[in-house]
Amino acid sequence: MERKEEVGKENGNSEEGSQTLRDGSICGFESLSRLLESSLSPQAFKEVSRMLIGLNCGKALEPLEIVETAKGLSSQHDFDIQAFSFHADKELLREPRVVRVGLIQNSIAVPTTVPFLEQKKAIFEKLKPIIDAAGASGVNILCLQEAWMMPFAFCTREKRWCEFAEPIDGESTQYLQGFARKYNMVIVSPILERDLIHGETIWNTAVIIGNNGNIIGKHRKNHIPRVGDFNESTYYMEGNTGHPVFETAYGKIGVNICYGRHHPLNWLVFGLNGAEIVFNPSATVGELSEPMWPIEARNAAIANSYFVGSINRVGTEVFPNPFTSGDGKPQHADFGHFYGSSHVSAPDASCTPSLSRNRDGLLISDMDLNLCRQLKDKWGFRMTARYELYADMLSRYVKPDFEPQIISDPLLHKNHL
Ligand SMILES: NC(=O)NCCC(=O)O
Repeated sequence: MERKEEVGKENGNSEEGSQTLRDGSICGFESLSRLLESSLSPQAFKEVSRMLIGLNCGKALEPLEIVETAKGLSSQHDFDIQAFSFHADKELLREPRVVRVGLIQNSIAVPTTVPFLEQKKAIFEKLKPIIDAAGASGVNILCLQEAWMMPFAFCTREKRWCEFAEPIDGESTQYLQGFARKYNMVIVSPILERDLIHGETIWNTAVIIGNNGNIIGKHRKNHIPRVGDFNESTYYMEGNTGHPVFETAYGKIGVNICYGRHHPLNWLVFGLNGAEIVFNPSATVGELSEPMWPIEARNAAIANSYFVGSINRVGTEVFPNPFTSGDGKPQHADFGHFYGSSHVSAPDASCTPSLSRNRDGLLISDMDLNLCRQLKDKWGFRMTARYELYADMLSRYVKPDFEPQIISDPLLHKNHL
């Protein structure tokens, strides 16, 4: 398929067996799925796919026809485009509730050294054809990546990047409101927020734009990383918006921003509030989190009987000044490679193949939301959850006098002569 003949240097990852190239591909392929498809016989690929990405209603996930306009935009602007359809079983008392969801991943558009305004404008322009492709494809709900309107500069700890922060109704929201109106589309827009009412406080926030271009609400990132180069706590605090679920024209949605995906309770509470789709707009790099990436989202979709849309940035963003993060590594000027690989996970444990690891992309998925209740009825996770046990445990755990429930082997404390 699209294997690159030129095998470049490895991506600074010295682990034995790593074939990840400097260009962000996997052994010259854009994604694991494409590597496998090209390397295996059709029968073996089918079997491997069944085990790796599961079956939806007993069948391999169905690809969706991509409209010519969207195909044209993807080849003209060089972005990956893939489309799939998640079915649910036919019900006798309910009509199917099919919603078309789009996820966009992208690299920044110009180097981080150019003036901020130009950087922002270039990202806006870069996204336009991808959003247009989503609109031409009839996408109902579109989600962009974490802090899509800026480079992910939080590794640097330099405060000048705060200039990118905008109020909820700032220029990034206004830009997307036009697309929301034009395409009758709900848009989830994760931005760096500046809260003008509360002393110019900065937050990592997802703005929910309704299909009429109105602002439905916002959610602020609950869990802030303090790992590796993710020095985000230098810029903003833990969110204060709880776990809102937004009832939109197309379904009930929640947003679990990036690092929140490592916290099962965060996923849980969006589910308890009734989410049918939870988006996970992210910015994360291969060396840190790639083995976790496909597992956590999929597990959340299964455990909470909802769909998860996972989105990650693409590419390597190099900053003007080198930095360190107190982890013993030599100073460096980039985070590493943001590995894209956006995908959708369903409550029945099926999931789409991932978008490209090294190119911009649009992933379109039809989801019959009836699947959520069907999986609740089948597995009964809500009914068997025993929340009262955990409510009791947690309420004791958060108290200073908490004592863990440990029963020691009495022989451990006997003196052996
Ligand atoms: N943006 C962000 O929260 N990244 C943290 C790294 C990770 O969770 O993989």
